[in-house]
Amino acid sequence: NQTLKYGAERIGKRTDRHMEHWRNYGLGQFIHWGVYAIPGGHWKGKYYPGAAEWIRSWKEMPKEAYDELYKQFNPKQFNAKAWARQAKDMGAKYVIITTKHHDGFCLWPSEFTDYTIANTPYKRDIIKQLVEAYDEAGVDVYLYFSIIDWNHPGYRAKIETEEDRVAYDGFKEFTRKQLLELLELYPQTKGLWFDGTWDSAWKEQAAYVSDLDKELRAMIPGLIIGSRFRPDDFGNRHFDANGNMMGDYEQGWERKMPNTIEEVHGNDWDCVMTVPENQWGYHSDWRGHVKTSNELIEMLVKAVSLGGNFVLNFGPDGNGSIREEETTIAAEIGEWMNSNATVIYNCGHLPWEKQDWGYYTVNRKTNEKYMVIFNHPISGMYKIQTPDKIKIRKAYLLENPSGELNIEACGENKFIVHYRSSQKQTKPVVIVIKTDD
Ligand SMILES: C#C[C@@H]1N[C@@H](C)[C@@H](O)[C@H]1O
Repeated sequence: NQTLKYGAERIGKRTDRHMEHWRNYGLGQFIHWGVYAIPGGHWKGKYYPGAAEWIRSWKEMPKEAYDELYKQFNPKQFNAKAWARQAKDMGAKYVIITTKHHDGFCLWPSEFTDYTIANTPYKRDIIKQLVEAYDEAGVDVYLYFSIIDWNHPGYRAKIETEEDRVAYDGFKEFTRKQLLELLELYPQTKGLWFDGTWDSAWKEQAAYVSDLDKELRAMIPGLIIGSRFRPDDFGNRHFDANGNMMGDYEQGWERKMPNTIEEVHGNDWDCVMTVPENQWGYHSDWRGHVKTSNELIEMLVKAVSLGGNFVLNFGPDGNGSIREEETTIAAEIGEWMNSNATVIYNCGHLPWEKQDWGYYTVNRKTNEKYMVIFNHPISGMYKIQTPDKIKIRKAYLLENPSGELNIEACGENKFIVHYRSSQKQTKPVVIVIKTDD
């Protein structure tokens, strides 16, 4: 192990009540919204194959044309309360909202740049409306902030000259002032979700970012910041040179998930996921595979079964409307969550052998255990292998607590629950198991 000045703040999980609350969310919503929603993945009739929020980097998109688009931004359909209601009905316990993406456009009236919502035809503070609406709906608010800022003259991907260094020093102060401003303006914020910290320019700023991290945390008690913010002494993010996680949870699972508990290294973590293959901002022409609500529910349950949170992305269009596909997904997930949230909220990893029928989750407070079934064996036999001495006493469908299922004890810690659904199952089924531990 090396002695690091700017490595991991702690070994092991944060144990305070703020982090405990975060750990028990299960399901969150990501909102990616900004000027990029106006072109929606097209320019002059041409289709942009990349992620819509990156369209400014597309060679077919003239930078000066993109940088004028904010003068058209006037989302007449925008209704923060409706978005918050939809998220609440889906079962999301928290939301992560883009304040500023890589293009540098600020959805709040920042005093440190003119490239903000205040200078659009819409004028009003989007972040304020969203923070208040979600907070009022009981959905905790987290703010996404991109360190990359293509609009700011002092931004650099790398520092190569003395001129770069001076410019980047100014950019760092600009970044710091914007972050302090966000926490000052929206103190309801429970955490910051940083992105765009992979540039070498940023990764060389361990000392500066360490001080900024402390300054931000001092502003809001319990503030939660993931592993994608600070670089260590050698420019490592997420895990320092000694392999210890930096920040309060691992923020590396973007459009991907761990498969085993070993891959999460005993840390808290979140998985952020898109409905299409790779669109965060609004793209009017989703191509490739668009995930169904069943696929997304399985990802949610898998995340919780491995001790993480699952954050599903929504990309509203340039008028401020949530698109139909996302509205349908939110409703279908919400319908399942209505009768099955018990296996998500306050639940985590049960260290029993993974079986083919699906995933276990366990309630961290009650120790109640759940089998969430995605694959029904044609045998009607659901195998359980428990750790030593743990016996299964009882099993029943969450939706029918009085109908006990037949349990066959098959020797050393192996049990078979017999269940054959009477009707065609189109959604995951939950079996509650009672043990004598
Ligand atoms: C790459 C990249 C960014 N990280 C995701 C969370 C989106 O913001 C995407 O643009």
